[in-house]
Amino acid sequence: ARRAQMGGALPPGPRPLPLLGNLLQLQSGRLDRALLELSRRWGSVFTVRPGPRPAVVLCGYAALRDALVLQADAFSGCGAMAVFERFTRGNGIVFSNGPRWRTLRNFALGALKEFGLGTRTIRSESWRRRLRYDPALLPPRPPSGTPFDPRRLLGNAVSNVICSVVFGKRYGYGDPEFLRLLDLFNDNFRIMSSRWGEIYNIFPYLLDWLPGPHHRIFRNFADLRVFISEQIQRHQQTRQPGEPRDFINCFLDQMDKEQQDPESHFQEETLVMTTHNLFFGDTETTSTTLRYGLLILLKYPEVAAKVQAELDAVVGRARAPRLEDRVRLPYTNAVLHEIQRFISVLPLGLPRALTRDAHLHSHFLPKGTFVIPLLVSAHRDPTQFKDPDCFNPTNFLDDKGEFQSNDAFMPFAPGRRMCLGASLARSEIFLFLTAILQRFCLLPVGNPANIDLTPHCTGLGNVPPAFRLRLVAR
Ligand code: HEM
Repeated sequence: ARRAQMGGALPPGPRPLPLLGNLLQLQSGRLDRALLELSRRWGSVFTVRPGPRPAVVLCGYAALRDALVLQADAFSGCGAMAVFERFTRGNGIVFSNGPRWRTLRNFALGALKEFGLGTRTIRSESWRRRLRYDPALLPPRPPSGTPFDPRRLLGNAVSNVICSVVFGKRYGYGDPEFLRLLDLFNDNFRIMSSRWGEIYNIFPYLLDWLPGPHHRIFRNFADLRVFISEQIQRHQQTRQPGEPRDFINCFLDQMDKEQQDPESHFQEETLVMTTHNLFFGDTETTSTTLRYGLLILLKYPEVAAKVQAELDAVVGRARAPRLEDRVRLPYTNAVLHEIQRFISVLPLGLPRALTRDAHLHSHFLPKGTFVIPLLVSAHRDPTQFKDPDCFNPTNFLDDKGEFQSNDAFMPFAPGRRMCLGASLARSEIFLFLTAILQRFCLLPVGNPANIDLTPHCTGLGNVPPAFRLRLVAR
């Protein structure tokens, strides 16, 4: 671990400057592009120093597979992210390791299932009822054809799904408490997507002293902690022990059960962090995917029209699309995969740390090595996709027009730490986008040819440029 900290034995990479490391090479332009560019010179496994701590970058499908899938155990540790460190202190699911991580991950997966999220389909009637469209909770719909920015609406819709699982309630779209919550998540995601230096271990011990927007992240975290703690208190006052109706109640029940166990992982602070993980994991990633998806469909109206024709033929317009329909909608399925591939919403995944020594492509990587899995590099790998650099649904279609899966599709990262909400996210993306396309024509404001799909900023996430669109009932 010490050798990894020092970077002595790590794979070669660009020469670092004293103190600044490779900061200057990485800071210019988009971070994901800068790393892809470096891999042309240094290969699929190389070391960069975005500060004093070195990071080994895994680039291309083969390196990602050989590490995260074929050596899943060794690569299953989580890597520290400076801005999160002081908030989470290694607690919750995303930033814990070892027995605590395994216990919390299994518990959360079990609880999500309990509240109706089977791996294949949303089965239980209680869950269906929760998700059911409730007109009372919707804002007045913008008059047909009026341009509007879909960010808030999509954020509200997505977040209400995880709200019903975790808090057991949905919020009205105009609810100020809800809007404030979403703004905190959105603000943090945006800052982390433009100021990646603070995340990737640039002088973590100096963050308190350095000026910059990361102080806003800390303030937002503090507000989120208050919000979540209040929700937990409300649950404590109103719950019926043994009869959980949401994730927080399940967790509180488990805390009761393990009260006498000094080693128990079920503590209130852990509940706060785990709740935060589920929200942060869900809200920004999924709503950004939907928003980016709409922008892409505005640019390529012929693709949207083909999805609508398939939906009309297979589902019709009398009922909303259901998850079971997915297998009969190969083109739609290909488009949704292509959206996720093309945007790579978390282009660098989340950093990992080696749980033991490993060998990768003739390099020795000591235990503790900090690893950046460059997920976007699998999505842009020309050995895996026919047309890697363009938005092209045939990347997921065979010659007969049938859906063709691809192991290099990894927006949720592969391996032991794979996104815990992948199944939920895929369901949401399918249900929201198909429901919108079934009912509305998407119209751009201006000429579709002028729509620029380049992310507004790139760091932890790829954030699309702000845009407005018009919806007209079909
Ligand atoms: C389009 C939507 C989503 C994308 C692209 C996405 C992507 C990811 C990625 C790349 C990771 C990192 C895995 C790794 O460590 O290598 C992750 C982890 C995680 N995600 Fe998601 N995610 C999405 C939606 C969700 C949802 C809906 C939830 C909540 C139910 C969620 C909860 C989590 C959690 C808790 C982890 C940490 C897993 C662990 O460390 O064991 N995510 N996600």
